[in-house]
Amino acid sequence: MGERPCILAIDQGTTSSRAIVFDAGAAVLAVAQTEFPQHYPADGWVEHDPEDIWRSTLEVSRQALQAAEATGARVVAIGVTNQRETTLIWDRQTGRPIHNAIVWQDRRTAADCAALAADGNETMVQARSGLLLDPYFSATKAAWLLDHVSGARMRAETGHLAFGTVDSFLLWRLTGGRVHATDATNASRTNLFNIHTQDWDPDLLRLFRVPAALLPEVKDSADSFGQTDPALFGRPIPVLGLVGDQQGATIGQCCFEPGTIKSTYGTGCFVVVNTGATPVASRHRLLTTIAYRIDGRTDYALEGSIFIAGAAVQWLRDGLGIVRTAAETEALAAGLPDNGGVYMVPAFTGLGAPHWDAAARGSLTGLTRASSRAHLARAALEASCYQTRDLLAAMREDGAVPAALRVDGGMVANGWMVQFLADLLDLPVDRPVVMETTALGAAYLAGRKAGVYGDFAEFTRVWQRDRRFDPAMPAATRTALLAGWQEAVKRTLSGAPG
Ligand SMILES: Nc1ncnc2c1ncn2[C@@H]1O[C@H](COP(=O)(O)OP(=O)(O)O)[C@@H](O)[C@H]1O
Ligand SMILES: O=P(O)(O)OC[C@H](O)CO
Repeated sequence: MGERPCILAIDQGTTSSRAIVFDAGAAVLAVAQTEFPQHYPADGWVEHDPEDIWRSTLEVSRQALQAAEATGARVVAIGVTNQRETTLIWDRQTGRPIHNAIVWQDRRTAADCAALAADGNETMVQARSGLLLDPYFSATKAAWLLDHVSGARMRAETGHLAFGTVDSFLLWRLTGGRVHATDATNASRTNLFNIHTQDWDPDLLRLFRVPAALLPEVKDSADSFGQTDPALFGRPIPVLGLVGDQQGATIGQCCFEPGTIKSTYGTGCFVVVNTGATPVASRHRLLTTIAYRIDGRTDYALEGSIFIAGAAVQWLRDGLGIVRTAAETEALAAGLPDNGGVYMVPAFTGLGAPHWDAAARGSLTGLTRASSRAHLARAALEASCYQTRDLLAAMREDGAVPAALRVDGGMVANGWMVQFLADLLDLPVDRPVVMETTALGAAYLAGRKAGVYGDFAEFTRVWQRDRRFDPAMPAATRTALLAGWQEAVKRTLSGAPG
């Protein structure tokens, strides 16, 4: 056909929907992005309107596709990557969701999780799903919907309703309601999927009271997920990749070898280390998760999830109004000789790994009359680094031996933060040229299935480093900073059973 084949990657994130078209050399041809509203109906609750998710996704996909094709390229396949765990249930007949999506950050099921843990279920849940009993994951959110939307449980049991994470919901809409499927990475974030047998687990379904009739088919991450409804893009386009966004970034950062590790700094921060064909059970409450499943082969990962990273910077901007832009925090932090003893523990929605304290709430400590907005900005940036350091310490004790950390996400535009991260970790930190690694991972999966990209080795040759940040901080400074952080965390923990 004479046109250059390219791949449309849809990246449906927590605060925005993005669409990026990559060419056969993995270069970006077109980008479109739009934010959508967040809903906070009660303390600790976070919801998205599913129609906002869908409309924003369709709009950016059309924009990016048209912009890329105007240059003579042709989109031959679509890969989807998404905010994970966020839970939707919709009517199979009408396609209409029965409620807003319950977002991964939402804590409304904390008491349900605590009750299940008190009944001694956590060991079984952890052994089979690789996850913990925490409201972060989808199962208790799905049960909440079935229990609180009138008639939902009955309609679920009779097969009238469908459950899905955001990938499934988008796939359903993209295919005009014809395909109800997910991939193994997204399934591995639900608490319902047995990561060893690679199937929905009947005992977990019973425990969480989720009927099997609700569930999507689980496929490889690079697979045939059906064709888009021709009305959407003017012609049918095959969907050939689905992957959770942190696993997408793991692929986009080419972390294919055991021990390779990436950390993504967006709203939250997610550190993922590839453990190869072996699922590693953490002794430090890290998550055992699926990195990707390709050609029926599963590679696993250990993951540490921090709920608030860039969101702390957003809070400085939108909540406190002490910076106009997120980028301003870089000069503010760099302008101080030290942190002045000020620490922020951004437990706005509880603390994730390795503490898993859903009841903890944020703190600012060490304030004096000399503390300024620069100290708050610096404390917000430092917090992401200390939390990463805590995760890496846990991963090392679980056997990971990282040689360098690959970083991405909106926050790593901040050079001061990345240097502080390298200093604190005492590890080289690599920032790639293509920062859209999440979307690139989804594009790789779809492009590999379409024959546009080759195997891991070939794709790895495409990855390019923008800059390496080498550690330069004296050990004594690092030790003192870490002691200050640990003291601040101790004061923040709720003391509730984790
Ligand atoms: N220069 C910067 N310094 C610090 N934080 C930043 C900077 N630029 C963006 N951020 C933060 O990064 C986040 C956006 O990153 P992004 O990867 O788009 O997030 P997500 O995919 O979770 O929506 C925001 O929370 C924002 O506050
Ligand atoms: O949308 P992001 O980039 O904040 O990622 C959200 C994660 O997938 C939640 O597990």
